[in-house]
Amino acid sequence: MTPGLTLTDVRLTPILVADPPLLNTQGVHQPYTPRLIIEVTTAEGVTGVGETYGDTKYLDLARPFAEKLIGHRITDLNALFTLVDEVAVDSSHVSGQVDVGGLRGVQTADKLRLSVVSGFEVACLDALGKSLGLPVHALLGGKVREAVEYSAYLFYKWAGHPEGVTAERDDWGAALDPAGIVAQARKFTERYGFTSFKLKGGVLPPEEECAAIRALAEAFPGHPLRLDPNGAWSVETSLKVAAELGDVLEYLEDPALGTPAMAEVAARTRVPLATNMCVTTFAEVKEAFTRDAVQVVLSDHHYWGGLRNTQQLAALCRTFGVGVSMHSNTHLGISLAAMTHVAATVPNLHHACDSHYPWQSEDVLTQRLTFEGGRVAVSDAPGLGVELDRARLAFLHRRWLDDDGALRDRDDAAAMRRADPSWVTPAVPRW
Ligand SMILES: O=C([O-])C(=O)C[C@H](O)[C@@H](O)C(=O)[O-]
Ligand SMILES: [Mg+2]
Repeated sequence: MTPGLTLTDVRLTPILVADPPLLNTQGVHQPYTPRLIIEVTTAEGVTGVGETYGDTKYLDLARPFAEKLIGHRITDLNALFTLVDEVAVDSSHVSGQVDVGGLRGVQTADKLRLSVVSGFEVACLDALGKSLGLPVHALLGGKVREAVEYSAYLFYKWAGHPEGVTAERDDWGAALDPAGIVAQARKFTERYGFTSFKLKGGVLPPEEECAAIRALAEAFPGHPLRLDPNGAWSVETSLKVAAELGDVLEYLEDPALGTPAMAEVAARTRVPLATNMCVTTFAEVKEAFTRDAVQVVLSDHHYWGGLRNTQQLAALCRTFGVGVSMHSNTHLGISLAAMTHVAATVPNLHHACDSHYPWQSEDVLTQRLTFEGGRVAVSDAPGLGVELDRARLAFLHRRWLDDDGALRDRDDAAAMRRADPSWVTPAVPRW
C-alpha cells in the first residue's frame, strides 16, 4: 500500500475545440466540438491527464464517477470498471440510440460507461507513470516499436463553415471532387509525411468516390488506400465498389451496415473489410469473427474502455487471425499520446492508425505532438510525456461556458441544416 498514490482531487474541464467543415454521411462537423479533459491528482501531488468525449451524456456520467474516485488508488485500474457500474445511465441516452448518429455503432449503457472510464484510466496511468518515472507504454508491458504510423485522414470538405456561423478559419481549402481530394492528400504528405490514405466516404454517390480513390492511386502509386462510407451502401453497391477498386484498396471500411451485411459482402469479395461500426464492444466480437464478417478491427481506446482493453481486443484479434488498427474521432494531443503509447505495445498492428489530429488547429498542450514521415515517436518520458497548457485549457473551457448549449453535443445533421434547412440524416443504405 502506497498512500501517496491515492487520489485527492479529480478535475473535469469540458471544452469546445475548433473543427473544420468535414463532411460525412450524417452531415458536416460543427465549427466547435466538445471534449472532456480529466485531471487526477494524487496525495503526493502528482497530476495525470486524460481526454474523452465531452457531450452532455458523457459529462453526466463523468461527474458522479469523479466523486467516487476520491480516495481511490491510481494503481487500482480494474476497480474503475466496477465503480463506474454503480453510476446510473439516463435511459434516454441509450434506448434506441446509435452512437453519433450511427458513426460509432450501437449505443449501450455499458459503452457509454466505457467511454468515460477510458479517460480516467489514461489519467491514472499518466499519474502512475509520473510517480514511478516510467512511460505509459512501460506500464502496459513495454513498447515493441519506436514510432507509430498514422494514415492521412482525407475528407470531402467545404472551404469554410456556412455563412453566419461563428467559426475559426482553416487553411485546407475545399475538397469536393477527385482533384480536390488529391490536392488535400498532397498537403497531408507535405505537412506530415503520411504514406497511406483513408478517404471518408458516404458523402457523394459511390461512382464519384471511386473516381477519387482512382485519382489517389494514380497520384500515389502503390500507397495503401482505404475508403470508409460508414455503412451507407447496400450489399450490392459494396460489392460493385469492391470489384472496381479491388486492385488498389488496402481495405474497405464499413461499406455496409451491421455484421450480417458485412458478412455477406465479405463472402463475395477478396477485398478485406475493416470496421469501427459492427465490432465496437466485446459482445459483438463473437458473431463477427465466427461469420468472418471483418478482416480488420479498428480499435478505439475511448469506447473500448481504455488502453488495457485495447490490448485485450488486439489479443483477441491475434487469436482469430483478424487484423487490428485504430479508429479516430476528433481528438487532441492527450489522446494522440495515449493512442501512440498503446499502439506501441501491440505486436500485431500491421496497418497505419487513423487520427483526426492534423485537422485540429487547437490543443491543450504546451507542445503539440508531431508526425515525422507519418509517424509519431513513442515518448519515453514519464507518463504520457505531455504537459497541459492551463491558459489554453481555460480559454477553450470559456468557449464551452459561453456556448448556449447548441454546440455542447455533437450533431453533424444539425450543422448541415445551417447550409441546407431541408437536410435529414439519410436512411441507410443510402446507395
Ligand atoms: O468510421 C469512422 O472512421 C468514423 O466514424 C470516424 C469519424 O467519426 C469521422 O467519420 C467523422 O468525425 O466524421
Ligand atoms: Mg470508420
